[in-house]
Amino acid sequence: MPPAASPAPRLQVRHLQSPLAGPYSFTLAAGECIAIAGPSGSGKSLLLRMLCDLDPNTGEVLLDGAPRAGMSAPTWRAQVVYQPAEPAWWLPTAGEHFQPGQMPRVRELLPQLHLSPALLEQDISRLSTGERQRMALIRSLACHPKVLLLDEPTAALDPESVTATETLLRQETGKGLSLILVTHSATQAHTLGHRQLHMRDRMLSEDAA
Ligand SMILES: Nc1ncnc2c1ncn2[C@@H]1O[C@H](COP(=O)(O)OP(=O)(O)OP(=O)(O)O)[C@@H](O)[C@H]1O
Repeated sequence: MPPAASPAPRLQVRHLQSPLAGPYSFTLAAGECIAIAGPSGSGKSLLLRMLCDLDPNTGEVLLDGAPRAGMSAPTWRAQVVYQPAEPAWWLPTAGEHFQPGQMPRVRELLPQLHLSPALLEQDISRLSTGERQRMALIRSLACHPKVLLLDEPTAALDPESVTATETLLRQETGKGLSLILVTHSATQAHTLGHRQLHMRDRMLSEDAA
């Protein structure tokens, strides 16, 4: 019997570029976390936006071996979820952003991030910045993504909430979620990242900061 073919990486990025940034080529395995650090303005968010296909780009991105080019944007973005540093809310309350079928997952995640279920019913503008940031992570995870692109998900959080968020993210990668995490925290990059990449002048390298 020939050995079983190894599965395709969760994400394959080949020569991804735009007039503003790149080219970038790397792979991300299932359950792997790549942490990306780098100075402000170096191009980290541009990379995440290209991966999610929000900005015009060329090159190739494959998910479990399937080219992004063969999928509709909604199909791609349901599996490769991008959470910007300042997530948008378009309905009056956080709860209205969830589908009924997502609620069991939401109710499971809320206590893990030290959030009261009552916050689902409050006007979103009355939530603190840190509460909104944690609620945004719940919104991202409730979509059951295969790949989550997180842009500074703990920037507004106190140390306890940072720990809770990191614990949750480690739990999710342990269950197979693949993560690209942009963070300014070297500690977080080493705590969560299986690999640490560095962005400088819109160039990505494996070497340490
Ligand atoms: N649509 C655009 N057109 C032109 N320049 C842009 C555009 N979007 C971003 N830039 C510029 O590209 C550079 C990289 O931006 P990016 O948002 O990726 O930085 P970043 O590394 O995520 O920074 P930060 O850590 O501050 O979030 C910045 O100088 C930014 O002003």
